[in-house]
Amino acid sequence: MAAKFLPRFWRSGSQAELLDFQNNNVVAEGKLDFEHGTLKGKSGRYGDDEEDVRRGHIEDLANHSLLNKLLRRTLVDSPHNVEVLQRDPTSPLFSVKSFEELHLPQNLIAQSQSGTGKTAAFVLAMLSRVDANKKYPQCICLSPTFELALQTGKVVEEMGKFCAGIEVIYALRGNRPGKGSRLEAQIVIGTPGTVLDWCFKLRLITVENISVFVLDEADVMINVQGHSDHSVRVKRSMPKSCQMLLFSATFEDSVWAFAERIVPDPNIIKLKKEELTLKNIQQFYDQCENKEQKYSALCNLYGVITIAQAIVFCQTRKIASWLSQKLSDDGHQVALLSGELPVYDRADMIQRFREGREKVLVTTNVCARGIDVEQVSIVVNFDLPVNVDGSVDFETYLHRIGRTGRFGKKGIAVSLIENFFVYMLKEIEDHFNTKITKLNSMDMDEMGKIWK
Ligand SMILES: Nc1ncnc2c1ncn2[C@@H]1O[C@H](COP(=O)(O)OP(=O)(O)OP(=O)(O)O)[C@@H](O)[C@H]1O
Repeated sequence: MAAKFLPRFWRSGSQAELLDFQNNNVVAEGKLDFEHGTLKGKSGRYGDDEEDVRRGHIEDLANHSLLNKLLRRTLVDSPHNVEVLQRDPTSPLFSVKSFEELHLPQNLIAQSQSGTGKTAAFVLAMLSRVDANKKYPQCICLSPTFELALQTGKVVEEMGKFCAGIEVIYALRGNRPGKGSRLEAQIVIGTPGTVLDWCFKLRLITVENISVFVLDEADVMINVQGHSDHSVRVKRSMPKSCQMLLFSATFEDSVWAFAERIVPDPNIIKLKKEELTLKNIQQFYDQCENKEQKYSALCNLYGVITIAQAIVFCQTRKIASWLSQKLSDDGHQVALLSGELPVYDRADMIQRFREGREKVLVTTNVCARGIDVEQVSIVVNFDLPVNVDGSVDFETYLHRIGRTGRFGKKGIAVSLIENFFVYMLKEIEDHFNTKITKLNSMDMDEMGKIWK
């Protein structure tokens, strides 16, 4: 019998249900064995013959014992939905089926919504251009943060397993090769300042040998003064034939114009503003009197948000540290990640969060971009992101909410907002032509409904 079952949702910790999605019935429920990827369940509601099928399917899951696969399936409506979207050329998740269709060797400035797989696109381009027999750096990818560089490097390592002889090295603070050493890795991933040092101060990288240069989160790399100087200096020394790839979910107009100036004959993939927000991320706000009321609202949300994993964004390190301390004092389990932590502690914290050992991460904009943790089902803006002049930082808002709803999964973004700043929500709605729905976090029934 060909029955189809899939794990339905992640209730708390390791609880899961197995759903017969043809008949919309729960056929088994139980505890997920993290190590083997199996569901140690109570018996289901079906008769004996289906019992066998169910067992068969659970064994099948065990054969694919990657926890990630289970998580991916539990967080989307159905994996089938994503497959359908991947075949739809109008969907941001559209995937081509052949290498030729990827047009890998072109210069490109590309914009695509958060969580739609930009990393795989530029990693493939780098891997396709490397000559594995030549043992020196041939591709450089610049990332704005230490954490993002590590994450991208892991993608290169994973995808690179299929290309014998290709290695990656991390040009990051604290990872300095010894004096006189020669780099054999062909792909260098790092932050701009360190890559610059490796190119011009330490002469570890011969810039003339670089055939692909990637700027991930290109808009912030161009916009942040130091980053842009470093990136432009590295780029200037590269051969004319070097392929340039600039990727981001957001490009302000001025940044876009600059990008077009520095990339020769670029192919351009540009989105309209109203295409930037994803339908799979529902946006809400709760209006509060003051910081204390925002804190109460967050505590009420907390009961809901620990179901999966959550990121809470604050505007400053000071507020993030106050908030995480207050939550801990009140008995909640939260982790703090802000720029004042040493980079290796930050990387360690992201790893704990990625592995599900931390459920709620309180952080600043240091985590707003690129970080990909697929189990994140809710993002909370404890403060809305603002520029130094106090205006709304639309780009950061978009990147922050994009930490949930990765690759077609469902996500929720809640902004807690003091009365005086409610006008900012209207600005965000107008800017992205999107809807941010009011909710009342004091009403647990309403919250429960939203979650479902
Ligand atoms: N073709 C694919 N099929 C299934 N999953 C994919 C595919 N391509 C990428 N993914 C997954 O989608 C998730 C998001 O990808 P990625 O981090 O590259 O997004 P992004 O577009 O760079 O997002 P951001 O703008 O937030 O940096 C990752 O977990 C990745 O493994």
